[in-house]
Amino acid sequence: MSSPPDADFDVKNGIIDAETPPHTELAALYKQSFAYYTFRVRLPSTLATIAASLVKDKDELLATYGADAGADIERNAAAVTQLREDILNNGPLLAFEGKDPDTQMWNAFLEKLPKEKRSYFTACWLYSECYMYRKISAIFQATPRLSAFDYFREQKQTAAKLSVDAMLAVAKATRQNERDSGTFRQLIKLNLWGNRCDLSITSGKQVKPTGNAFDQVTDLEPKLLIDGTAAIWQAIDGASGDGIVDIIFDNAGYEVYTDLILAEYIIDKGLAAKVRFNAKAIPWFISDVMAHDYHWTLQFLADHPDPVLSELGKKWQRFTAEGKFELSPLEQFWTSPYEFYRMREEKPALYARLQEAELIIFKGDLNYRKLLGDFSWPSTESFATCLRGFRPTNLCTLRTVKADLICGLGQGVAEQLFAKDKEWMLTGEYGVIQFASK
Ligand SMILES: O=P(O)(O)OC[C@H]1O[C@](O)(CO)[C@@H](O)[C@@H]1O
Repeated sequence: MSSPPDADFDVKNGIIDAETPPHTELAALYKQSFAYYTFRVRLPSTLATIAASLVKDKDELLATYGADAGADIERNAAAVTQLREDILNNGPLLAFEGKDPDTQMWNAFLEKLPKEKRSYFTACWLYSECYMYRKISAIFQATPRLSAFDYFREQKQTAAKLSVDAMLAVAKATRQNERDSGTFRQLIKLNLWGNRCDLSITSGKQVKPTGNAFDQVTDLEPKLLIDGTAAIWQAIDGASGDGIVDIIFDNAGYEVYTDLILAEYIIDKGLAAKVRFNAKAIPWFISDVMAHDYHWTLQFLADHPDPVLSELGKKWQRFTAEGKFELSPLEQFWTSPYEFYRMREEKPALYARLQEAELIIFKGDLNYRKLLGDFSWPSTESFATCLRGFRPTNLCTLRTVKADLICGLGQGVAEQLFAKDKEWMLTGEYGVIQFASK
């Protein structure tokens, strides 16, 4: 993690050459934080890739969206490039224009931010990073010909295609399994490690899952820092079996495939009658699942020449038609800047809907950041405390560690990991499975 040196930028913007202090909101203001590196390097790179792809794929886009989309393509490439500049200059977080369903929510949120915390580097990292992805969406929404264009679609589909071997191996290994704690816990762990394959940590560079996924679950056991799988099993095994499990999706490609494998097990073994999937309403953190990615994945599998994958795709399509798998209605809260502890007040209807579930499974690093509220908790603080009252029902988080915040570790564990590798929190090498009961 090394950012380009720019003393002028740091002085002009009051950047503090330190790590995030304890008990503080994470922010790019702290030069030795991952947030600073993210805004100086990772996000500008993501934006440059979007602008370059618009230019590169212009002919294809014209063929899909009509010959008169040319001006929109150019305009959007310029606007994305401008957004990159705004970030690199620590520009302000401005109110959104237009009539998108979440404009009011966003503007009300931004209005309440203190003025000195309303720029990319001074705002809480969670707010400014979510703002950037919402801003890209606003650029495209403002051009009617390209408003339905998912500028991350191709990357997500490529990720799925690159994962076929791993998908097939997992499918074959899971066709005959039992309802028992051991199998369930293996599937949860398989699902956790699927979170390694996300495109935003690599600024869009593809990661191909290789090797036998179940062997990896065993090999990776020392990297699993908190294993709450026994408590998750107890919660779900003890439930009536006719309830609901909610999965808050993270990434498309291999990870969503492992989500579906877990969901299939939950249905097949009578652990719940329905699994509801919560997707993103707008293109988000490059590889997050949107509704069209869900349907595309099922169709991609159903059309696959290998009969095992094709049967799986068809089975999951049937589950969807029968309501055993359900895509929840689009919910803007998932693409808002709000931490989850504020859900009950800001989006009571969503909170009430989640209360219907026996278990909620939050996938991935960004959901973890929203559960903990992008805050530098002591690494030994309890998960329950960090949730700040967000307890709609039993919930768990499956997260590979890709950002510099964590809780629930044993005394001295973080210190040992730092002594081994200063950047252990940024690599996705380690994972946590944490559970909180209702
Ligand atoms: O797909 P995930 O696991 O939510 O990860 C999202 C990525 O975005 C970040 O939250 C910030 O860019 C990283 O911490 C993480 O690499």
